[in-house]
Amino acid sequence: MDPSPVPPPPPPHVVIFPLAAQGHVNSMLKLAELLALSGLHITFINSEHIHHRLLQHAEVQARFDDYPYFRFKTISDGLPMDHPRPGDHCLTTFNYIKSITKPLFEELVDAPGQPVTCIIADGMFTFTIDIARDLGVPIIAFRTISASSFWAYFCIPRMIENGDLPIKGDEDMDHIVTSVPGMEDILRCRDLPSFCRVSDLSDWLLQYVTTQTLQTTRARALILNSFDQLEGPAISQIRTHIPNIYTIGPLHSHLKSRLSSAPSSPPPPSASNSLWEVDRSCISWLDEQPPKSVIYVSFGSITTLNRHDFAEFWHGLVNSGRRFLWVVRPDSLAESGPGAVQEELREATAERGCVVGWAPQEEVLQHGAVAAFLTHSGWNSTLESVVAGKPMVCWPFFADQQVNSRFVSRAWKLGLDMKDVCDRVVVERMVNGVMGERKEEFAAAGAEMARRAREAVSEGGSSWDNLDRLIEDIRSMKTGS
Ligand SMILES: O=c1ccn([C@@H]2O[C@H](COP(=O)(O)OP(=O)(O)O[C@H]3O[C@H](CO)[C@@H](O)[C@H](O)[C@H]3O)[C@@H](O)[C@H]2O)c(=O)[nH]1
Ligand SMILES: C[C@H]1CC[C@@H]2C(C(=O)O)=CO[C@@H](O)[C@@H]21
Repeated sequence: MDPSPVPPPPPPHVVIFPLAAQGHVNSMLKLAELLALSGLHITFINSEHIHHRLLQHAEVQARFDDYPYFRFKTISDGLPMDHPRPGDHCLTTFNYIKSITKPLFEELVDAPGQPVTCIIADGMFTFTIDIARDLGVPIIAFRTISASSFWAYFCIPRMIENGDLPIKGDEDMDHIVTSVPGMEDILRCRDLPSFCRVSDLSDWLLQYVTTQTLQTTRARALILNSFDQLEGPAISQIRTHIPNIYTIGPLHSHLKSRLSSAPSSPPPPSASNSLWEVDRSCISWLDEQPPKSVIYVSFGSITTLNRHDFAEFWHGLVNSGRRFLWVVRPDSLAESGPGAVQEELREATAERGCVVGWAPQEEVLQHGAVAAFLTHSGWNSTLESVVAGKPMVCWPFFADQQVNSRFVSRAWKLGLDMKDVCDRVVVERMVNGVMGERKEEFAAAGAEMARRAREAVSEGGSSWDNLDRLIEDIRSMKTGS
């Protein structure tokens, strides 16, 4: 008699845990799908609140049901479900890590039945490194910002030692920062992460992000949503402290590349991981506009505008004479109340503008009618623009965005930086700069960087190979019992 066949071993089990914010959940879901596509068993942990919104607006359940070994699990972010979370509420969730998130996460990872092979946790959640060590599970940090921003955060202690920090005042903002190796001719004080703009160096947020960044060295490796041809110098600098780095981005483009090269699969549509209801009417509107005639305006998921800034952008866009598609989230305005709006603004907007609460951004940026992007320089938005080859006008709001916008304008020459200025004349000038006088120059630089991004995520490209290496490394890890 034949011996009964031995069942194949279960696939390695990876637990993925993002910080509860759109920009983090978005890129970590793309990574999760890439790993699920290669047959790994994935448990993706969301806060209850984020998961509820994803189910409402992004059909994630149906999409991930296609992967037999994919599960979502949820844990509390410390706030009641009906709490009116402001855009930047993820900052408040740091207060509940010790008392709520940490014990819940530990319970989940240590649950009997499905032993965990590896944890991939947000680089802002380094408390998970202690848990992983206690449980004997390998842990990889995924920091969802650019390598350049990560390196700038990493050098904050040096900046303090060198006297670059604290910033001495407004007159010091254009002072060149010399203590960030590899960026000596790039960063001014105004280009440092916004958390550096404090006079008291014991400021809790500055301390918190710095500590999280330095603690990453305790993880087994670091994943970055970037590619070597874009951020080679910063990646090399980080590697001197964290030898094992997987640069596997741009993840949205990498996912498309892998999905379309999977056997018998049709070309993939852009899957949404949106926490807001996507208004597709803007695509029909774009379809009606001439090629390369529209400036797309969006400030991501956290930025809020006060009445002054909102009015300056509106006037600047209208005065530029260009067509515009503007995302104004329902929670975009920091101050309530209508404010007086001039009739000319309303008329001009009806004639050549389109305003929506949330757009299918990846698709918008790829649309032939879109010429340029007025952005807050969040890292996902920046990469989506790079892949689409669209020049940017950058208006960074907070965190890593100050660094990203500097790299876009100064190092990569993919756009203009209007950092720290919100004035209708500047908006008008910069929009016309990228869409008019300097459009050829930006088109050439943008096309070349888009080509390099495509190459990185194609078979044999650097990000493609790095993802293969990550998957092999996970497969070689021993799953405990
Ligand atoms: O109408 C919209 C507006 C945005 N998006 C998407 O939302 C994401 C926004 O991400 P990002 O551009 O990174 O901005 P934030 O939401 O502000 O992201 C936070 O997380 C990022 C990753 O850590 C950081 O780089 C940012 O500074 C931080 O604010 C992108 O994928 C966009 O495509 C849409 O789909 N539709
Ligand atoms: C909540 C913000 C604090 C820092 C985080 C971040 C990062 O440095 O990883 C980027 O943008 C924000 O979402 C996070």
